Amino acid sequence: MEEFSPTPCPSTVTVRRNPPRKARATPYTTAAKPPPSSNTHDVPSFPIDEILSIQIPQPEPEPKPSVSVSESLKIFLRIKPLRVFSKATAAAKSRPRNVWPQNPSKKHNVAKESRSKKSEEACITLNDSHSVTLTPPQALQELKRSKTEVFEGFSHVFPADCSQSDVYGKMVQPLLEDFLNGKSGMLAALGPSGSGKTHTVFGTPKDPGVVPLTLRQIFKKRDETSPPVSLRLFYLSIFEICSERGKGEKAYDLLGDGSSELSVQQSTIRGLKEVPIRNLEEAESLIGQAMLKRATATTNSNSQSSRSQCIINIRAASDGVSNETKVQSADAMLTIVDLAGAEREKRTGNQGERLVESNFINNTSMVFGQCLRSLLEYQKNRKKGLQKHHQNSLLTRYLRDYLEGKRRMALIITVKAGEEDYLDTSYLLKQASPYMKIKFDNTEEVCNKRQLKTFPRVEKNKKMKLSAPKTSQIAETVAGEKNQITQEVNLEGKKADQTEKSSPKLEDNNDREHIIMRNFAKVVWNVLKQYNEKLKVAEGDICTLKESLKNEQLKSRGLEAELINLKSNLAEPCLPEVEALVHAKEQIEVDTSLANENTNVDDDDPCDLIESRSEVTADGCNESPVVPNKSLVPGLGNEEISSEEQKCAKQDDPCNLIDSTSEVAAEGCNESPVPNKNVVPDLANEQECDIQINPTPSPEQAEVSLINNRLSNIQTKSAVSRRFPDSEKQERLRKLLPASSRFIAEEMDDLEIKDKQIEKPQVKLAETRDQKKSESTKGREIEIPAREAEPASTKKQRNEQKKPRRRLQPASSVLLTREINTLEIEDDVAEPKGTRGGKKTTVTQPRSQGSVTLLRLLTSNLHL
Ligand SMILES: Nc1ncnc2c1ncn2[C@@H]1O[C@H](COP(=O)(O)OP(=O)(O)OP(=O)(O)O)[C@@H](O)[C@H]1O
Repeated sequence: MEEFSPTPCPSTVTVRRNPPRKARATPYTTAAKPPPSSNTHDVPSFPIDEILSIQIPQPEPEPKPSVSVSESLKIFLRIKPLRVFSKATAAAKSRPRNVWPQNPSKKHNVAKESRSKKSEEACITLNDSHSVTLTPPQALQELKRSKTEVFEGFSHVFPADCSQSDVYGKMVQPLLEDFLNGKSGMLAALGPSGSGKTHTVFGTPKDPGVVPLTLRQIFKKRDETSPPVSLRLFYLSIFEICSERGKGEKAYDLLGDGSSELSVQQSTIRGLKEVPIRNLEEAESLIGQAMLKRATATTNSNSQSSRSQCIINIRAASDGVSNETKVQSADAMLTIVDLAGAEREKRTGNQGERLVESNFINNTSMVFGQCLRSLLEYQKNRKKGLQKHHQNSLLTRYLRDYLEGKRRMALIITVKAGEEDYLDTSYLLKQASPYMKIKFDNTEEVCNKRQLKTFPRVEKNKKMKLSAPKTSQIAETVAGEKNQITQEVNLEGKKADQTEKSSPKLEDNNDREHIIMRNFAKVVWNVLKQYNEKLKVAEGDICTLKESLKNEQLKSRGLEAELINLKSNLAEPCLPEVEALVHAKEQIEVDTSLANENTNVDDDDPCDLIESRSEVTADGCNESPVVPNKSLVPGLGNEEISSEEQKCAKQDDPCNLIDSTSEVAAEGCNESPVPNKNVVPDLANEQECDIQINPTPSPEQAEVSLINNRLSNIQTKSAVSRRFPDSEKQERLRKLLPASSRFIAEEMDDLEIKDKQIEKPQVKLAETRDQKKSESTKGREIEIPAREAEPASTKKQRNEQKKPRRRLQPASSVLLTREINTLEIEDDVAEPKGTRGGKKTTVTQPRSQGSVTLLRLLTSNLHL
């Protein structure tokens, strides 16, 4: 606008706030315009065509890391040559098939096929090392039932003219490297019957297969390397799984001796022989042995068709540290499986047993395929969960870890290239090609651990001793895990509410919980079983205890009966002895009365009395079956002493004898008012003795008390003392006496002290009597000396004699003694003089004049 102003004003500055807006000129308009100057021709045109025509070199695709390659399932394809001329096939063709009876229609078909083979062409052609093209036969193409297909993605395709070494190098070598580094792996051969699986796996002695080549390589590498690899031990085990007349599966050890049947429990095969292999010769020998043992049969498809699934295990014992990883390595297992080939009935013409085998083989192949398919589907969509197809056959149970994608494996598919094999080959390739997408989790470490645990784990479960604490621990663990799972499930549930309702993790947790609960149920079942067994054992123990109790009861009854018999025996012999004691007492009384009557008779020889007395004492002591306690028996003890004394008295002074006699009597009274039980003699014998009663009351009392003691003791002693010696008697008495009797004996022991206390007044009385006697006899120069007056020789002899153990009387005997003592005094006064009955007088012997005189003298003194 200002451009059109008439007069600019330089002194002023004008600020244009809104500059004029003009549309830009288009290139076309610009180009149309004439160039402003001639220099425009110098600018070169943009070489766009040149730029577009330049070939940009494409960068080489980076090789995939080996880890990713190794993580996918490797599938190799091997094409069997169209024509294989071997002695075996020639023989098979020349002679009739041993599959009998043959289906005539099948036979006809086979004949047709054999004729068409002459003009056969290959249905499969190799595109490259990873792909093949499968062309259907002309007949099928015309029917438009099938079309040419390309199968690609194989790890490697082995053409028909490849060698066994090629197969080994491409397929087995990487597995072997991993195996020697402590990684387990599995290689399985799949394919229709007669396609060359066994040929690939085992080969022939001239053309060895994978297994022999692997073993060769193992020993070659071992020899090349330095320790510790060279010192590593390898073990070989081979077994086969076959059908049992179509009913079940059985496993047989192909390296075992004798009965080679193996025990199969779930996925565990027990008793499998694992042979250490130290060199190649040993290994090849074992392979040959296994091949000979393997079940084979001739079919229309194969002259030596395998009828079983064969599994070869090579185990490398851990040498401690892995060379590469420098980490503690575990045992590694290389497993090679030669599956029996799937068969079509139409082609094989199998019948009878062969047909049953064929069904088993096809079934196993089908289950194997199902496992791989379900693994693939699971990896595609983990929400579905992994189907448990592996449970349907022993082989898949055994290879469970591989078929669940937890360990690396490789497959080699062998196919026949003939036109007539198109259907089999097509089916197999269609089935197997998707497996290439199967991935393996990179859990080699875990797999190794699991591998080690796989078999021992089952062993542990079987051998585990479940006790109550362990069970509780398991229960706690399970409960803990369950809580944890519940928490996880809850958390996942919350997350799922926000994102999606179900997640793979949740399903995993559910699976885990299911597994835990199942295992827990198993454990509980085992515990219950064990408790049941323990219960049975306890019941057996109870039975034996009951029997022993019955026996003991019978014994106790027998003992009771014996005791009763002994009691009865004990009671019977007491009666005559009691009678004897009573008679003895009566005799003494009679003698006493006689003595009283004859007080006026003068004695000529007092020594006779002493002699007779000594006789009595001696006889009494000698005749006693019980060892007498001479030192304690008043009047009766120490017959030697008394006899010596008496002899001395005869020689020296009769008065001394009297003194000594009275002293002995007094001593007896002082020492033991209750005589010892052991001193009791046989009164029946004693009764026969001529008992001379000393008119002096002390000896008389002593004798009476002695008899009383005998009377009281005889109840418990008589029966025993007659049968057994002293020591035995005492023991027997202790054993045989009932508890009540023992109690009485104990009571008697207690009473001993009491009795002594009770008898003390009597002793004192006796002493006073002695004093009186001494006073009374003073006038007649008769002294009754005290105990101190006893001769030293007598004391010595007494001390030298062993004092037997004292026995006590029961309380009843003490009371009886007292009663008799009281009666004695009364009898002295009141009883009529003379003999009571003629019985006892018969045993008395005529007294001498001296004794009668002495009695009178003493009696008169006593009554004074
Ligand atoms: N690649 C090959 N080169 C030479 N001979 C072969 C090849 N593959 C297989 N054969 C021969 O074909 C015959 C049958 O092969 P093989 O026994 O290995 O088949 P298969 O798949 O194991 O059959 P099946 O499943 O019935 O046991 C054998 O005599 C074997 O030597």
